[in-house]
Amino acid sequence: MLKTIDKGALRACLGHGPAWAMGCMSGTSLDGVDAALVETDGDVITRFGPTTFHPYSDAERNILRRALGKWQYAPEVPAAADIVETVHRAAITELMQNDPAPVLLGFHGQTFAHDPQGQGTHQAGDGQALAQSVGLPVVWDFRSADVKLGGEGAPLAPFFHHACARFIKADAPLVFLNLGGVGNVTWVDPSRRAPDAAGACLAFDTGPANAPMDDLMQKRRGKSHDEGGRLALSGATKTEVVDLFLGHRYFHRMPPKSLDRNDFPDLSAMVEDLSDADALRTLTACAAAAVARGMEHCPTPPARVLVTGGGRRNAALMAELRARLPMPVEDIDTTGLDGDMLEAQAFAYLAVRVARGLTTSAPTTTGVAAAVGGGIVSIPTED
Ligand SMILES: Nc1ncnc2c1ncn2[C@@H]1O[C@H](COP(=O)(O)OP(=O)(O)OP(=O)(O)O)[C@@H](O)[C@H]1O
Ligand SMILES: CC(=O)N[C@H]1[C@@H]2OC[C@@H](O2)[C@@H](O)[C@@H]1O[C@H](C)C(=O)O
Repeated sequence: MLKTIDKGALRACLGHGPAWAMGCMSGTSLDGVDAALVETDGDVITRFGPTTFHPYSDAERNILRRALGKWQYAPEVPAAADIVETVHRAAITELMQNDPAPVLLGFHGQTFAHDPQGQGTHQAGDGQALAQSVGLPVVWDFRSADVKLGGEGAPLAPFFHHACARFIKADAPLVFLNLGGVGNVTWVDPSRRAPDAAGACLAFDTGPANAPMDDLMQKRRGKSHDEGGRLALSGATKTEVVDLFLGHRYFHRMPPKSLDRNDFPDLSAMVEDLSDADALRTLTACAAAAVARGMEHCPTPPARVLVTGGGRRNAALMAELRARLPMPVEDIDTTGLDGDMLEAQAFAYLAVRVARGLTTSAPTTTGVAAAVGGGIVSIPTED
């Protein structure tokens, strides 16, 4: 028997000081599962703990790809959700063998479909079953409550970015730029103490980032990505494609706003006639141009842009960004944060916020009507 407990009871279990939580994330690039430990009271990050990454095999990734864009009852989903849960269990079990021991797990699951103004948002993976199998309370389904209140349900990392800005003692507004399958930014004013205070954060998805490049590499070369951006670096940008891309209605919407992985289905056709290198370089320029366009929404110019996510390892993408942005664009690892693990850490941090009855999104991060705490909390039971 599994049961869902109320958040008040879990708060009592957690006590009042900082606690170690584990967070898990399977992102839109479908590369695998990140898991990481964070010690926090849901406000301040006190320490970062061990991390791990469990990749999906090629066969698993193919099954996951077939479930992209699918809703809960589609026939492609059960097998894909099973893979998501199995690989998460392996990552979680590995980290649970180390010290420190987490008291709580934040489980994002795998987004298969995201249509906040229409059918909702779908993250596969059953948090109740996971709680039972790993023997830890699990916070999951982070996005639905925000969507139900009229929000985008994404991005949710911004409150964690705000805490990271305080952790690295930033003293001026700065931007966190995540370059995963999709790109997203959080502008943070660290002088505002609470992340849900007016003027503390502005967040939104910038546009497609690595996903179109990965899809092209998969289709034309049978590879998961363009290592280091090397092939893109040898190509040339077709600027007409970038101009056409920037004409998409998404770029005329005011933030907050969010995207599904495959929301730009025409982009691959726009580079179809180009050589592999030129097509990749052009998709790289599109991703960077989308970020530059998004940066125009920042309330004040940020002192620096800290780049997180796998795209920071793509030299062509970093060069395109630096050519388009006037402020320093830095790999976030130079601050001591871990750019491969930020999203997993975010869901550890958010899990503690949920357990403590704190908010996880606000009108300036998702467009939700009022700041809201999302997430379902499930605990394992004896029987
Ligand atoms: N060494 C590398 N060279 C080039 N690109 C890389 C490298 N390492 C990772 N990437 C790119 O980063 C992607 C993975 O990034 P990341 O793990 O941040 O994405 P994600 O978390 O799955 O996506 P999202 O943030 O949209 O949910 C890969 O699919 C690849 O395109
Ligand atoms: C619906 C969904 O899963 N969105 C992801 C996706 O991947 C990047 C970007 O689009 C971001 O909005 C979000 O993930 C991060 C973890 C977030 O919620 O902050």
